[in-house]
Order: sequence, then structure tokens, then C-alpha cells
Amino acid sequence: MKARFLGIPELTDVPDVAVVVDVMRAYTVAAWAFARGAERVVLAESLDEALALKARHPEWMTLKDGPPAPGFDLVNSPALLRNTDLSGRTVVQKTTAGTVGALAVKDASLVLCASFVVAEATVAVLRARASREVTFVVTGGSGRAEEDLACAEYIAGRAHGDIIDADPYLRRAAASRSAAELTQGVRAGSAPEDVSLCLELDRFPFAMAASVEDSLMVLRQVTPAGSPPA
Ligand SMILES: O=C(O)[C@H](CS(=O)(=O)O)OP(=O)(O)O
Ligand SMILES: [Mg+2]
Repeated sequence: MKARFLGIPELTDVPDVAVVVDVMRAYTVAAWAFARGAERVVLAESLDEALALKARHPEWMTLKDGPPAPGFDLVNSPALLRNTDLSGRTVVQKTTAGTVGALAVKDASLVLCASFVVAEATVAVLRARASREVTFVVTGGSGRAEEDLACAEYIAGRAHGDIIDADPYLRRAAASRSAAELTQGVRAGSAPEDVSLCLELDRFPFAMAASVEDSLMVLRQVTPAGSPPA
């Protein structure tokens, strides 16, 4: 398996298989949403689209990064989300990097959204797919966010079949600028436990695949043994 690692601005073609990585925090948060019972996560193009979807479907739960805002039910924090019961809910998520990265590759035949908490399940889906090339979208810092790059490289190595010590990758993520900002409380809508929750390797047994459904980009859980959506 050939792996290429690209930032969102570097995406110039439509990949066959894309793994969109956002460790801090979009795809750690999405995984927690599924763990708390969410049925699906709609990746919104804009805050206005998220608010319009909420107006049409008042029972849907809207989530954005940054500070709490009118019309939004949740913030992009695993620590603040993990005690929320989302059973059967649709969550609409809009963030600065993670959701933008998935929408940038929405025409790929397989789009997986990943972070450390779903790393091995993501690896299993990639191995089952046996693609010749996988494009890792490193969403943070125009492709240079160390937490996303470390996670992407770890998943790529494992998908290639390598036996890898995860600790150096987790240490890189722990030393990232994002981790520092979250630890220092610089980012609004965060909690002190966010960083440690983002570094819980393989916390969940499922992967997450996004595909277009009725013109919306919808993220769903996929089990490694099953087939991801076509
Ligand atoms: O919520 C986050 O941590 C970030 C927002 S920013 O990097 O602070 O602007 O969003 P994400 O898309 O989850 O990286
Ligand atoms: Mg991020």
C-alpha cells in the first residue's frame, strides 16, 4: 500500500481511498458521539448549513468548534461530550479542520475519518480494502499538524502490516501545538481532559466512514469485519 500525506490545500485530485485525520479534536469527538449512541454524524459545509439543518430537524444535535453559540447544542470537546446521551440522534458537526477535510474528498470511493481512538479499526478496514494507494488528509495546520501527521503515519504503517510501537507517535501528538493550546485552555469550548482523551489509542472498536447521502456528507460507524458503505 502506497501512502501519501497531504494537507487540505494540497488536494488536487479525487483520491480513491482517503483517510481524513483529525486527532484534536473533530474525529475524537465524532467517535465519542457514536459511543454515546449517535446514529450518524452529518458533516456540515458551514455554520449556516448546520443552523438550517437544525431549523428543519429540531431534534438533531448541532455541534461546532470554538465557544458555545446560539443554535448549537454541543461544543467540539470529547470531555464535554462524553456524558451526553446521544442515543438514536443525528449530530451535525462543523469544525475548522476535520469536517472541512472530509468534505474536500467527498467524491472518493471510500472516505474514512480517523483519530487515535479508532486507529486499529481504521487499519482493519484499510487492510480489507487492500487498496494500492491511500491518501491521508492531514487536516490540521495545512498538513503540518504534528498530532494528525503522527496518527496518519501510525495508521499507514499498521495498514502496511508493520508492527509498530505506538508510544513515539502518541508522544509526538502529546507534544503538538494543538495539545499545548488545549492544555493551556487557549481554545474555547475545551476541557482539561481533552488531550488525554484524544490520545487514548484504540479506545473504540469501530471505524468511521463518510459518504454522500441525499446531498449531505454523512459519517457512520463501520465495524472492521463488515463492509464499509460503497
Ligand atoms: O476544535 C478544535 O480543536 C479545532 C478548532 S481550532 O483548531 O481550535 O480552530 O477544530 P478541529 O476541526 O477539530 O481540528
Ligand atoms: Mg484538529
